[in-house]
Amino acid sequence: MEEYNLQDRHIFKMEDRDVILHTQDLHVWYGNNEAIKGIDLEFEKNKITALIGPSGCGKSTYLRSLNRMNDEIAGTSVSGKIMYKDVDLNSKEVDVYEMRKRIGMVFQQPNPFSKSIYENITFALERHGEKDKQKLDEIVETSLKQAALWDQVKDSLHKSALALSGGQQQRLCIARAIAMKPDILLLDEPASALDPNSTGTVEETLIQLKEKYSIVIVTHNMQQAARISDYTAFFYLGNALEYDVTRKVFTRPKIKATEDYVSGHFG
Ligand SMILES: Nc1ncnc2c1ncn2[C@@H]1O[C@H](COP(=O)(O)OP(=O)(O)OP(=O)(O)O)[C@@H](O)[C@H]1O
Repeated sequence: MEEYNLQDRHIFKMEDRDVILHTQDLHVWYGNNEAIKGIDLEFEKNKITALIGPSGCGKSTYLRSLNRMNDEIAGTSVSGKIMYKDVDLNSKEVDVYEMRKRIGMVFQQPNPFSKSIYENITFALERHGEKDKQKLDEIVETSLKQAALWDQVKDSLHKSALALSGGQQQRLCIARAIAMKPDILLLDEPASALDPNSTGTVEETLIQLKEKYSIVIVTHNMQQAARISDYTAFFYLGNALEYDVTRKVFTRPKIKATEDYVSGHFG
């Protein structure tokens, strides 16, 4: 096993990867509490990357920083770079509203608007200026199909989204995110509030979605990370200590803390 030092800067290089997003020496503070202590990670296009690690180690904070969601939390400060197609997203010039069309997010609790299924998908599009009814209809259909929900809701598009099951609501939230045609989808434990059946459907949906999108997912569920992700990063105390192909992280971890975590000995 390799030795590690929490103070070291861990830079992981994997060859021949088409990187769509990466962070350089990213730090995040909540007031004086440094939740992210200098993280360098690269995310490959059209792959699923899982962020795992014990509670409170900074996974959600790091994920939220990737599309500047931490801006919404008072007292938060961020340093370092978040590079997306040669643009540093952590720069004042970035139009955060536009950027979030490219980098969408789905949260732990399904949070559809109290509107119809159809309007949940068209709401943001209309706010962005899309008025063509035929175009909106097409986007609703395509997004729901990609989120594996179309067959179940195609005859009730104008019924309330709140009448859907939890798993269906979460797939609607995924459809809502992909309707904006993002490049990257960030998901924070998207299946943790769901029953095993709905979890399975959401996982299948994500595996299909990676053909079109690059996905970063926080999960506490080790089996889920092993089932769906191509790469896994192990977070510990605000650092990313290990990052590799998922199979290697689970079967041949380099670091004792990773081994303990993936084998269920702590966290
Ligand atoms: N909104 C916030 N305000 C202040 N501190 C926060 C906030 N969110 C997280 N923190 C702190 O940042 C640290 C990292 O928390 P974070 O939620 O990112 O960890 P996590 O690994 O996602 O945890 P979990 O697996 O339990 O969701 C913790 O010390 C937490 O208390």
